[in-house]
Amino acid sequence: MMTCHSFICSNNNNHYYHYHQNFYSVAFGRRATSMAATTPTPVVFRSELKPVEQDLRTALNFPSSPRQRDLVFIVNPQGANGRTGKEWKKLLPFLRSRLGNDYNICESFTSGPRHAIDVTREAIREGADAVIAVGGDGTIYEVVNGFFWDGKPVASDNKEHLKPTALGVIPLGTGSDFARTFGWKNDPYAAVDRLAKGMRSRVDVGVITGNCGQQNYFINVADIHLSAKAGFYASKYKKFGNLCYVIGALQAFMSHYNQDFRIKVNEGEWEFCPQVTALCVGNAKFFGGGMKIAPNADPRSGSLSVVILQHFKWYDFIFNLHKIYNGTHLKVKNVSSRSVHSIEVEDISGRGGVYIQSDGEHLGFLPRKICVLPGAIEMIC
Ligand SMILES: Nc1ncnc2c1ncn2[C@@H]1O[C@H](COP(=O)(O)OP(=O)(O)OP(=O)(O)O)[C@@H](O)[C@H]1O
Repeated sequence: MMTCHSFICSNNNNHYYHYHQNFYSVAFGRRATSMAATTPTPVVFRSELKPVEQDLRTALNFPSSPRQRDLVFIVNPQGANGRTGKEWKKLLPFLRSRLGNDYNICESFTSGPRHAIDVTREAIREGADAVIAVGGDGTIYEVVNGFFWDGKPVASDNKEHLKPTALGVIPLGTGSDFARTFGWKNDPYAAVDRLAKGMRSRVDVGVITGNCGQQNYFINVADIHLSAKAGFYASKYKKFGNLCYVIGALQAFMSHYNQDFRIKVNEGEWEFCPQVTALCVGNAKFFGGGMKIAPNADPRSGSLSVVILQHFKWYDFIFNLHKIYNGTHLKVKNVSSRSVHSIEVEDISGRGGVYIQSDGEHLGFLPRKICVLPGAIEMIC
């Protein structure tokens, strides 16, 4: 069976290792060839010579230096309408010269949605120093979800690795909203410099629990109702860049009804929350390609910032759009904000049709509860 677990590693001697389970594939030979064009010889594609399971053991038992750990770059070649893959190719020589002396550089191109989750888990179990999401918020979201399994953090199989695997980000997406909270632009060279400096900081992660107990993690913003529906439509217009989010919001309004919810904050009493347009839970500040929806959110605060828009009509959205972009909308009538550790949400309208997204990814279930996991992941900042 073709499994999704794979990454290719190289050290400063330009020796490449494919890490993947259960198959060796012509496709990876092709990918590796394109990499070889950017690097001097010798290049050894070990998996073309041996069964991969053997190759995996060999690579793990004989690293180029016992002190060198892996940096695993998970690249979404389709991110930003294909720009991510092109930028990555240009970035690779710089990245190798900047980081190749200290780390084994490993790369994995995602083959489709959710692939990054599996590769991240595999990399953490194999003791990677860091897993770096190369792409947009959807790729970061999948990598973050790979840090967890069955409700618990994934850990290295090698108990000698006391330093946990860190999350890294090379923002190269359409919106790249998570990066904005840190003031980072879609500048991959600046991102490589950050990785080289290697400053780590604990960041919070949000966890959404569904009615059947299913869990989903987010690091940026989870949101319910209109904005989530807008995100769903926006994903069809990515070729228009950041404008896709405004187009998505206008399309979402066409079939939108504000609905009555009830919410419970920090395990308190249920509160009636009438005519909700959108309920957004920010671990970080931005969504929708630069809308500062949760200006008070801080991923290092140990809490989440809940922003609720009520009674909005489409023209209120248009009229206040500039305020949503610059984060001054909290002063607008029918907008409220509060800091929480947990929130439970129920649609009591009986109408249904409520969308939810987690870091821009559409979820097929309504949340029972959304909580913060303070300092759950170490991130390279
Ligand atoms: N090989 C692939 N082919 C198609 N889609 C992919 C592939 N790999 C990953 N994906 C999906 O692409 C989606 C979008 O990727 P990503 O977030 O990196 O870019 P973006 O949408 O342009 O940026 P942003 O989310 O910041 O606006 C992800 O949700 C992911 O599931």
